[in-house]
Amino acid sequence: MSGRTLVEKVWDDHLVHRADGEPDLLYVDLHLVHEASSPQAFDGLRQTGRRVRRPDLTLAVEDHNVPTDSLLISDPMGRAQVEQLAANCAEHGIEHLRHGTAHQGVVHVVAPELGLVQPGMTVICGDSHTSTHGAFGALAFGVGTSDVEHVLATQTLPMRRPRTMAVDFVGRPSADVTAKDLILAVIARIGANGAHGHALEYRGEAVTALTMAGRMTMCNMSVEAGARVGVIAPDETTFAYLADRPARPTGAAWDDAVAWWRTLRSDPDAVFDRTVDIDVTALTPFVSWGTNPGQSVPLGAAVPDPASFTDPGQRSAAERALDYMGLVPHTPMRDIGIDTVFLGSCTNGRLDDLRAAAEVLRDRRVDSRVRMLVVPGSMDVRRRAEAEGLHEVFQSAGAEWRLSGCSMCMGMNADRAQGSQRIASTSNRNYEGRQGDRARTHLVSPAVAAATAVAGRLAAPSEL
Ligand SMILES: CC(C)[C@H](C(=O)O)[C@@H](O)C(=O)O
Ligand code: SF4
Repeated sequence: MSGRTLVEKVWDDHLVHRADGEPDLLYVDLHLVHEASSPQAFDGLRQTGRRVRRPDLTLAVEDHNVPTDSLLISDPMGRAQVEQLAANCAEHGIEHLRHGTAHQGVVHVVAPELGLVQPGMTVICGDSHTSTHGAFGALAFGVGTSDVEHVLATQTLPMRRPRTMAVDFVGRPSADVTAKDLILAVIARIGANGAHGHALEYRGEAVTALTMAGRMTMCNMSVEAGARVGVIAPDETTFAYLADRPARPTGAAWDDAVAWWRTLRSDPDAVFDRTVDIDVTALTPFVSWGTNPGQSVPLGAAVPDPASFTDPGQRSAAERALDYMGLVPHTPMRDIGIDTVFLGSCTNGRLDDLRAAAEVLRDRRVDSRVRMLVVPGSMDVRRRAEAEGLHEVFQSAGAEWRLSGCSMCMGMNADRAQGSQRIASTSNRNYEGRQGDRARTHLVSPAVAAATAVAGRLAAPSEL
């Protein structure tokens, strides 16, 4: 028998029930909840007279609807969702991090920073970017609202085992290539649906060299390649990140945990259903030009000509995307003017991301035609950034320093783009209407976002 992949190991460890022709039933170690995907799940519990099985393994956070410039939600629908979450958590005894309190933030930023996400766990949330937590070697899935109800009621989830796909990064990238560029390059290569039905495992020197923030950026966007899961084997970087987090195991339990975590890697003879090699030695910063994250190119390239796609589906998708984006084929990406820059989200709203952007903005000014929003991924990130003086760098450059939340990542709150504004955004989705009704999104790394804010057009720090 051949060895097992990391995903298979964690899966097998959580198997509660298996029967032919049925999905496996998995035990859930951590259930994250937010206001946008949980109301019907709690309603379902009420209608059937059931309680939350393990409130102690459940954490709720307000993030999608909260404003980032005040504590008052002006939109009645958004306010109702947030109040409903508060009532549901009070009724079921679930810990709930409220807007404006010390540990609030985007759910996928908050849970890891509290140390709640650990290697070898199963983590579920009614949110597609739950894949983020695979950065710790956890098996983390986004699920729909009916599955949220199932997990609330039983702490288990029926799941079909995904196929496995290894993404092997070959070589060392140059210093200006970040985790965001690596993952955009992967998605551009395999397509926005290229990993459908698979769990991704990212491997290679370029991955082990990443900080936990970079690994989370990478795993976060697994879902943008069509995979619900993306994992990275835990290592010394993972253990060091967890070592001083509030929810970590302590004393002898820490030593035991680390000894077990070290076994959580794909066996050398494990067989993946698919393997993709990505040579990173020649990579440069990536930006998106279209309306799905796979429609991305190096910043030094030009807007592609739809005629260059041999696949008819890709060609018509490119035509539609260029029409929506208001772009003309062969325009150099660097010539595309930008009027809004959004630095934040569960993809790139962590302290490392803010540091990278601040380094570029120090002693520089945001172009007068550009509005830049800096939205820390959590209040904890905000506090730490302020302790380092990063907020002063952003503010003296002319950027807005905000409270934490999903913000402009997904126009579900007051931070929405107006009309067909063009945004350089460190978030993960560039769908039509994502950041505002007709908003045009270009996905970028934090460093490119900051350089773009200064230049007023898509730019890399090396050009300033
Ligand atoms: C609203 C929520 C369910 C959604 C998700 O599933 O990811 C959102 O967070 C997103 O990023 O599109
Ligand atoms: S920051 Fe964006 S991607 Fe992340 S959970 Fe919020 S809306 Fe979804």
